[in-house]
Amino acid sequence: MSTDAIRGALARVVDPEIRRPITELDMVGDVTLVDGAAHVDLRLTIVGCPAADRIEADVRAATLSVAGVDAVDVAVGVMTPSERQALVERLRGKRTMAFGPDSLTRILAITSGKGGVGKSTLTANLAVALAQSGLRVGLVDADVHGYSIPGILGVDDVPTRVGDLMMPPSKHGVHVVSIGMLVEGNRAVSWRGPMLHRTLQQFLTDVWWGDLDVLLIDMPPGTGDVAISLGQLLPHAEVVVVTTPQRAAADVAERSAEVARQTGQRVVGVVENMAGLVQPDGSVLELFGSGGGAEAAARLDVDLLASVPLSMALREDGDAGSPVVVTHPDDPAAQAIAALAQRLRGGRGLAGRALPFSTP
Ligand SMILES: Nc1ncnc2c1ncn2[C@@H]1O[C@H](COP(=O)(O)OP(=O)(O)OP(=O)(O)O)[C@@H](O)[C@H]1O
Repeated sequence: MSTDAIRGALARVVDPEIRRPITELDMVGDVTLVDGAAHVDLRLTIVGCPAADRIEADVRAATLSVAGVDAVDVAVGVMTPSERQALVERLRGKRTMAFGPDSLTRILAITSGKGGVGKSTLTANLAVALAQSGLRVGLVDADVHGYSIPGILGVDDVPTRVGDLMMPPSKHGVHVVSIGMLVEGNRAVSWRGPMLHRTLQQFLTDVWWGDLDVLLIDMPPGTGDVAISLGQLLPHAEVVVVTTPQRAAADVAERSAEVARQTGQRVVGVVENMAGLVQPDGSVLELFGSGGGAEAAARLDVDLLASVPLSMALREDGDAGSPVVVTHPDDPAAQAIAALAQRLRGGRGLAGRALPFSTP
């Protein structure tokens, strides 16, 4: 009876990476109770599991919370390769095709015509803002030459591998993988199309995302291989185009939207970034001109979803690895991004389907 109670308590201990109860993951072996002294065999998924200390502490606390348990001894071991393989197969088996057309996860690819318009900064902050609003959020940094998401979010970890599954590190409630996590140091990535395609595919199928409400993909700027691969892998992804207010930038942004449309993806709207900066005297400095976002949106026949102003805080917080929506939520750029998150999550689902959130 009491060992059942201990197992019941252990069912409330969740593996922080896989986000499932450890009992469901077969991480709990023998449990005994003799004269108030409990013994629990714990099997971690891998040697050197980064969450080991936390899981062990949670197991201790859960066991000691059971009436009649005065002391607990936790024997920490590691799964055998075949146990681990069985677990990986079970986890994979829980999914239908990852992010296939039947998936309830909404996929938003954030794209831009050219580099440096702030697409990665916006994507990272938007992901955090969506997580802050209670959604389960994943983020793929597919910006192969300009991977910067881990830096902006302050993620130093690399994915843990359980068998051939990768467990994405998480920060500010966002689960994230980046091409930058697969290369050593700050090395440049000089991969050709097929390698990029395989990596993107791996990010979608070999990463344990769990149940996500939304998956954001930070695309490389332009209309290259990754954009085409994404169109093939996720034709039902929706695309958000980022541009500056500059007319020339808006022209280029339209081209990346056209590629998305050619691969069957739907463009849901335009976000203008680096819009006018309100100066201390109240005047507005339009460093990159004005009107580019509205113009691109009109020409693409979609909504201008947000206009995010130039912001010192946004830039500095990105450099420091602490997103502005967390560090300076009152900053005008942070507020514009939070409003964008709300706008993206409001409204109805796709025809007849109850999605967690949908287009405005
Ligand atoms: N609204 C803003 N105000 C001030 N600085 C910004 C703003 N948005 C982005 N930046 C800064 O502009 C620079 C470029 O941003 P970011 O790297 O996000 O661009 P990107 O479009 O993703 O570029 P690439 O695709 O080439 O990596 C960064 O230093 C970032 O901090």
